[in-house]
Amino acid sequence: MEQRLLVIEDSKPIARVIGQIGKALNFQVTVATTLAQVEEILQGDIEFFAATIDYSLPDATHGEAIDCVLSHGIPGVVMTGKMDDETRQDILSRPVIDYIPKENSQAFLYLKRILHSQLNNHQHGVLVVDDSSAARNHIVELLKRRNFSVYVASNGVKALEVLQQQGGIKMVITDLEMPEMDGIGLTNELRKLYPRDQLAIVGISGAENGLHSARFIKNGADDFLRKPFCPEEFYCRITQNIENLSNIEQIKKAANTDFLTGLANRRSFFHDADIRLAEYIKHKTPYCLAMLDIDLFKGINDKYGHDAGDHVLKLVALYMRKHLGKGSLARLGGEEFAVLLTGEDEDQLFGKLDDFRREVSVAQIVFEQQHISVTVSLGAIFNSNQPLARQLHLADNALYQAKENGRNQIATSGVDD
Ligand SMILES: Nc1nc2c(ncn2[C@@H]2O[C@H](COP(=O)(O)OP(=O)(O)OP(=O)(O)O)[C@@H](O)[C@H]2O)c(=O)[nH]1
Repeated sequence: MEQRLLVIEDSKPIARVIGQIGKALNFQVTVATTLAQVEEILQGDIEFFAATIDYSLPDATHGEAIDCVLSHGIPGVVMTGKMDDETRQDILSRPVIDYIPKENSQAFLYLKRILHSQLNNHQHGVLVVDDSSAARNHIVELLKRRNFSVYVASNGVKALEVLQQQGGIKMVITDLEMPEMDGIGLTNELRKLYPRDQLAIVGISGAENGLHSARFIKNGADDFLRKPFCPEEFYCRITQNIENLSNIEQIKKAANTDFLTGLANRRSFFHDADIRLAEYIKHKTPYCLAMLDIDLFKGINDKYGHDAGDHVLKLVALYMRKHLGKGSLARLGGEEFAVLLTGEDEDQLFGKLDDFRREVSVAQIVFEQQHISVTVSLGAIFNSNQPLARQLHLADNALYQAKENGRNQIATSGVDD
């Protein structure tokens, strides 16, 4: 569902830029140029996900619009042309998401980052570990303003318990001095269990000793904050660390995915299939491994063009998802695909492969007004105890046999174990 963004801004060009940012993030945008308009809009029953609030409006020169928006329970980002200390203090005395000085174009890029993370932060769990409930509550309040899913623990031992029970925790913010297990001990334990690309750790300490930051980082923490910290620094560091994790996740996904079809690539299939195969063999789960190949695909490229060939590859992947979607599916390269699939028994598994083959053979593929027919051949092996590489070799031999026998069919390999 489209979320709504309220843009409060009296400068039309700036309102337009913010509006475009909102639309790029799929927000439905409503613009107000005065406090009076804001009050009128908020009297209605429209629900806003967030608002961007110009600090100074013609009829509200001292941030009165901020109070109006917050009093309706709408999270707000303040945009301000003034950046003196008094204005900053005035803004930060209210529980806003953030404030952004409208100094240059960076301000709008930063706003986009803030709104994007505000939409997505609920997916990121953050565990706050501190024995002082006041310090803990302060951090929890700051994180909740940014929509994070927040968990708490009062020492290292309890933190480890929470992490075991709750999935989705991406970051631990831990104080140094705590009973039972302190922040350094906790960081140490966490790094034995969670690598840096899965969990970020931020150490916090109010102690004067400047060596604590280095101690935290040498023990595996990613960052450090000295108490008392200002909200700006806190948010910058938290956002940066969460963004780092998200970037690593995206890189990993790209490295494991075939860009054209969105299926797993060769590397990812080998890794995943190896693990699954061991489980199937151990538990005697009925399964099959199949290699499949589009028939005479070179001819499709030659006759209809490379783009048409790409379209066919994507459609074959789509039919694989439809019929074989519960298994591991991959494009191994070119027009060659692989499937590792579990089922009730050999007959049922063969039936699934054959339903897929048949649907491809009757599909009406249209690309730029050209009608394309395509078939696939498969080589399959069932319930083998052989290692993955050997099974792939046998399935490939069977595939060769299917081609030799006239294509558009499945050939099966005998189990040689
Ligand atoms: N459009 C497109 N073509 C590709 C891609 N990757 C490989 N190909 C083409 O796939 C074709 C594979 O052809 P061949 O290996 O000769 O096999 P075939 O024509 O399918 O014949 P058989 O396998 O014997 O049925 C080659 O023409 C490659 O250029 C791709 O990503 N997109």
